[in-house]
Amino acid sequence: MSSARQIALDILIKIDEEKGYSQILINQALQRSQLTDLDRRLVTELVYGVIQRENTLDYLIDQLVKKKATSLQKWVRNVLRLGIYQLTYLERVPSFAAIHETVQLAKHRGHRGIVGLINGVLRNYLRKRETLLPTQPSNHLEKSIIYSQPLWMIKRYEQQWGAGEATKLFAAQLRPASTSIRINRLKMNREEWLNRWHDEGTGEAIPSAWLEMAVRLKRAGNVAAHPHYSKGYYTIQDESSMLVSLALDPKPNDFVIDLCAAPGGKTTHIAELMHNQGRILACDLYPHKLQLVSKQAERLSLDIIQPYVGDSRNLRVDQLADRILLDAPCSGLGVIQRKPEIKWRKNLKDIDALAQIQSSLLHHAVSLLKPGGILIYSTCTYEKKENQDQIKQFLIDHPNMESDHSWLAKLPAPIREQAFIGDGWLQLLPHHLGSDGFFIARMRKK
Ligand SMILES: C[S@@+](CC[C@H](N)C(=O)[O-])C[C@H]1O[C@@H](n2cnc3c(N)ncnc32)[C@H](O)[C@@H]1O
Repeated sequence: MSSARQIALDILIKIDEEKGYSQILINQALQRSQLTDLDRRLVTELVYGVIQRENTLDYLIDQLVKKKATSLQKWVRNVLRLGIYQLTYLERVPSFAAIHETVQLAKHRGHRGIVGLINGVLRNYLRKRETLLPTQPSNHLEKSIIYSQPLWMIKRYEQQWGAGEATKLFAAQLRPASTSIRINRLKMNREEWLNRWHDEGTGEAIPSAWLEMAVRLKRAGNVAAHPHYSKGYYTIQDESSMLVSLALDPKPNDFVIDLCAAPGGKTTHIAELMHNQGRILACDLYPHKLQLVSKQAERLSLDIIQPYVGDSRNLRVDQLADRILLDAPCSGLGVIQRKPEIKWRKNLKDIDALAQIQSSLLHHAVSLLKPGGILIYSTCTYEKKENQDQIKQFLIDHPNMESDHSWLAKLPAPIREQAFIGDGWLQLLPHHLGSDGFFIARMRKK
């Protein structure tokens, strides 16, 4: 049976070699494994931690081995990252255990020379570690080492958000993401659910301070495997993400189009807010992804969601929509805590390409909306080109659309106090309320 560290190493090598996704690979590996809850948490922490801290770890490795970290064999590099990560950030693991376990990993894969090298590097690190990192990062390069970010992101987001705000943002991205759920209030109210959860002693559940359907969970284990989940009592969803459907404010019997619906977190929330009355057209490019929406709808006992497979830019409808949600494909920088590899894979070219798709989706949305109808544009990023600049240009190009401020004044106080708020839009950064980074703009057709 593989140990937690072996599983973590296998996943890290797959991410490095095959450009796999951490969330998917961790879920697959944990489903196959027989690990205890504690060891499952260790796998998750090691994989996320090592990817998040990649720049810092490689900088340290570069100072300890003659070759640069990037020129080492990929598995050797990942064993060293894993070892140094444990020695630096996992206080509960004693140093001798971290070194011993890492050397064992190396023994499974490599010859004696490599094992000796890994052992030597880790022991050398223990001796020198106080002296290896810049203590007060003062320039972009040092910040990219300490906050483990690509240099271009440090420069770009300091320029966009100011150095103080950007530093808080980079620091927040290194912390583990919170786990939130949305109670399906068509089945049960939050109080009732909290009482059940506490009676069952499953884990710590804290009602959200700013959203009445949300609960934050701590140490709850695999919440998608809990019977409450299969019974449709809740959906795993971040609080910022819930805010999107609340901004849409759908009413029972509305006709709503969700232009980018899969996997369906927001579509199902919209259906719950409509009391499962009316009609929702849920569109997505990929049939396998739309199947997830149908599966979620069934689990939550929602039957007003109608799937449409295809490019939403070609969608034609026989009835104009009361409300449209465009939760657009985006660079995802606001969810780096959940998908840390985004940091190392996205670049400015991707952002430009995404901005074009977003712009054409927005343009088409107008033709599907009733006069007086509401359009919500949202992304899980904090890149201005995809957000504020996108909306500004859209309103210039579409004089029949106007920004709608009415929803901002009704937001709960903690959001209004923390988020950046502008002309009908809101930008939440991960450090504002400890949620994902999201941009939400509300517009109305004149
Ligand atoms: C940000 S995700 C949507 C998340 C979803 N709203 C939720 O809350 O679960 C964007 C989705 O847009 C889909 N997509 C991308 N381009 C599209 C297009 N041109 N037409 C329809 N769907 C598209 C992707 O397949 C992806 O599932």
